[in-house]
Amino acid sequence: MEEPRMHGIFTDADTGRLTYALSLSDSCLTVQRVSSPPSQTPAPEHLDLRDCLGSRAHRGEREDRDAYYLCVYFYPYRRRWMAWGPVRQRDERRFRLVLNSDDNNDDEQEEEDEEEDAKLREAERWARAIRNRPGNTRGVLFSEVRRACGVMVLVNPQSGRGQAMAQYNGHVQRMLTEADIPHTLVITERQNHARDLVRSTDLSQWDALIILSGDGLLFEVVNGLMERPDWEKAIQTPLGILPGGSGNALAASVHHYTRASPVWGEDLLTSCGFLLCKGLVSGLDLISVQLSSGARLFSFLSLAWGFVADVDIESETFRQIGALRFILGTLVRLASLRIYQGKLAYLPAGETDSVSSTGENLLNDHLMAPFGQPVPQNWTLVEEREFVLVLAMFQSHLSEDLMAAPGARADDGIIHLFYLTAGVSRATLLRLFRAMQSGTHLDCGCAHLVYVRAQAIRLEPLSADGVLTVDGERVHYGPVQAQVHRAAARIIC
Ligand SMILES: Nc1ncnc2c1ncn2[C@@H]1O[C@H](COP(=O)(O)OP(=O)(O)OP(=O)(O)O)[C@@H](O)[C@H]1O
Repeated sequence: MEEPRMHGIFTDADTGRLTYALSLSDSCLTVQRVSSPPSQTPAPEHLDLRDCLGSRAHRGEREDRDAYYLCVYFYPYRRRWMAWGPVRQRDERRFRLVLNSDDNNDDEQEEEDEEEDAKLREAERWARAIRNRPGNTRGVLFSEVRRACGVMVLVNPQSGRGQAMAQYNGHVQRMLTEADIPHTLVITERQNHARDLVRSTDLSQWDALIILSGDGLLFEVVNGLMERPDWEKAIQTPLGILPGGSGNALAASVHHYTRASPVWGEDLLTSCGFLLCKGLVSGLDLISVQLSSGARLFSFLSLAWGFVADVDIESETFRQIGALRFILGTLVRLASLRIYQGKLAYLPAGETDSVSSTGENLLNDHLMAPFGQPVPQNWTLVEEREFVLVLAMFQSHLSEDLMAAPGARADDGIIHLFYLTAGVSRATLLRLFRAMQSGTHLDCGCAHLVYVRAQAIRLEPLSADGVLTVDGERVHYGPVQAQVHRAAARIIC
């Protein structure tokens, strides 16, 4: 058992009738109800400080101005009815400070002032000690890598079912305040607003850029940062994602990397908000995507052709039903299943050293040959030419409830390439998508489904028309190739 660093006597905040002895160690806040007779004393409660977002001290209002309070904000995992597993739930603890005054001061007013000062100092000392406990986190904090000047929160009010602003007002603003993270809200007004903004903003003003939207807005932000003359520095700005869209694939991936049970909707928002406020920064792979139009994009999520790309784009008309849009879109597309002709090649992972991409490396797609030239000799050519889908995953999730690459990590430096060859039945395809909800599609024993780990891929569609998506956004249709740049960006996760 750890030695407590602080002890104090408080009462409950509402009635002041219950007395509590609080003790604070490096890892836990212990709350012991003090009652008489002592035989009726309940067991102490040990509140794990790893679940604590923040703490603040404040004075009571109006007739309660003599009182000083300590508020501590916890988000522990708790079981909830109908949930798959435990989910993070807010648990605010408020205590009223009890301080014994010494009564040897003759001047009453002076005595009162001193006592109030002492109470405030004591409440603030507790709040500070909880906030700044040693070993608060392991790893790099975004406030440590940059100046502590606050974060920009970009919200797309049109994303998903148009609920992002309500999510900001209902949850995000409160969590950032509880964690004492100053922030500025930017509501995007149009497509490419965020892209233009991050291309020109003074990034030294921001500790991190937070995106409360779908993956499309983060795609804009990443590409906007990469279009800056100072892209090498700009892309090091920590990025945060909060699920406000309909797919929310990166948010679901970030949650999955914590190894917690899967969550959706508001529970996913709370989980991602918690991780964001904790502020641990990790590398995020960026995938350089070259299109036949000559354009070069930077992707963090997926590249899709065939069934998945068609569903993604066609289901946009069902945006109002949120994540269910993909299920409905899948059923619609199953009814008119198509075969897509094309050539696929890839460079298997491990063929060359996967270097961390900082500085010069990022500009250099050294693994790929120019379009028009054959792929390098160490690449593998896929024999089949008829596909139902080709899906390159860079994170674990394709959407909130589709875990396409369960083994993927934010900075594993790997393209998780899946392809499904022609001949698969509708029933099997449906079974694969159902299994993908729990990430078990590779265990279905489907001979048409192939999974390889790659560093680079090239796809040359031969069918005249079709859809190609990068991070869920439709891009120019035609030959495409991509190479991973390990941990080229940074994500708070
Ligand atoms: N105010 C706005 N009005 C219209 N479109 C916007 C606005 N702000 C951003 N956009 C565009 O909306 C597109 C979709 O946004 P986003 O991906 O964030 O939401 P989504 O498509 O609902 O979510 P998901 O990608 O998870 O399915 C983006 O391409 C973005 O450029």
